Amino acid sequence: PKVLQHGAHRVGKRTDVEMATWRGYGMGQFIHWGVYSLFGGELNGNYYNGAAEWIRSWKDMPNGVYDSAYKQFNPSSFDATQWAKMAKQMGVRYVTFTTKHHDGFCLWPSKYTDYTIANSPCKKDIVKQVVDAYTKEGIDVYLYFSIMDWHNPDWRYDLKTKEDSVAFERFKLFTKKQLTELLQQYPQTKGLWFDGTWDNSWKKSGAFTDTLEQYLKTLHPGLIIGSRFRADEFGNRHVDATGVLMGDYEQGWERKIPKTYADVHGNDWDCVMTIPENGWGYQKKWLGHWKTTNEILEMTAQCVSLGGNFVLNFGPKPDGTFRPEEVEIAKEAGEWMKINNAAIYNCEYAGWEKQDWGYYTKKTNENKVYMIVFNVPVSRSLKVKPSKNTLVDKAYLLTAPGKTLSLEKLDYDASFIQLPSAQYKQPFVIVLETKEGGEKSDEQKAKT
Ligand SMILES: C[C@@H]1N[C@@H](c2nc3ccccc3[nH]2)[C@H](O)[C@@H]1O
Repeated sequence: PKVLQHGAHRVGKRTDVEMATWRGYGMGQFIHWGVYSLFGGELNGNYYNGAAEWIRSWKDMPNGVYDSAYKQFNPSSFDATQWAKMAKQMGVRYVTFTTKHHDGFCLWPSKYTDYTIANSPCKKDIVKQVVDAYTKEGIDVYLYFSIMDWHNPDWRYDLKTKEDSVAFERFKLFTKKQLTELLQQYPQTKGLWFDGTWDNSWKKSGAFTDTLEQYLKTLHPGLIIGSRFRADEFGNRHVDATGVLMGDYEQGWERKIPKTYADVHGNDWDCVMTIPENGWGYQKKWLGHWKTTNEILEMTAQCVSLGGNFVLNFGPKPDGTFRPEEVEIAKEAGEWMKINNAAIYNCEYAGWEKQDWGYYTKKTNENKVYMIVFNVPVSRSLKVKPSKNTLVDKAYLLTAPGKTLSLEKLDYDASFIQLPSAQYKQPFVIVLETKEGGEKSDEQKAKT
């Protein structure tokens, strides 16, 4: 069988320290900010019923109105340090920030197009200020970059004619130059978050995406790039023709969370999520349901319990401030994380049978399993069934390590933890100190 030339070049997870850091983040922040934020999903009193950052594509958006709007981009209250401090208080450990969304507007003074912040009233290098401020707060920065660029006349959705291919060659060079610029200007960047790579033009550029990814990683050793970037020579994305993930982690979990561990196929992964049902850029009207802090904490626990990270999106207003609902969520989530982050940071899939009360996470390289409890049963008895060859040595509330909880043994491999009678108004964490023992796992038996 032919060997795939431009498929994955690694099978399985990356084993380097940069990826181990990424794996342990637990919680991240996404920020979508740009010209689209000026509209907030609305024009002349009518609301665009799609994601607000897509408003340029709205049939009711007259040509030119969007493309001249950048002349009004002047965020008088933008303060990257305030953003970074809010993120720090929330407890996020990485941020992904939009340098250029599908509309092509660059939030850094790119040398390769005039459609940038340098030609807006703002003039500040927004990307630099965000990278510097978050790095100073100890939050790792990843740069979002949309390959699809509606403003660049050389962008093509498909390559049907010779002219298409000639134009797209120029476009690919432009893309390489902008990415080089971003990595050279903002070297603190830990990774690139690619988007807008689903069209045929990109799917037909598999060899180029392979070469470009290798070039970027040579330029910036340790760089982390997800599976949404590459295509193989047959146009496959995320997973190549032999079924191997292309990229350092599975980047397909957008507004959805895997149901079971089997769904993640042993890959690293993170989920990026909106607070409203959809919409990443600022929206004047949040249509439909807005997630509560408890929902967001449960999604975070769910992701970490399945070996991933949870990334929550914020859409700053045109003036550079956040809407009150987002500020409140960051504050409330941060209060919970301040007390309970041991169960989120540097934790992984525990491999124990899921129970109704909530989620297990396991501290990497330690004999500690955490129970993140969202649903206290009326019996107050929490069932615990460790994985094979693992015993629970001791159990206690994370907030009361001195008060051991009683474990009532059930059948051979399960126990009940009897909760003290109290009002449980917040999700809470129980620590299980574990040790080897009990029923030998099949492989252990085989070894003896
Ligand atoms: C992280 C998210 N990805 C972009 C996007 N565009 C899409 C078009 C079709 C289906 C899904 C999409 N996600 C959204 O605009 C946002 O940036």
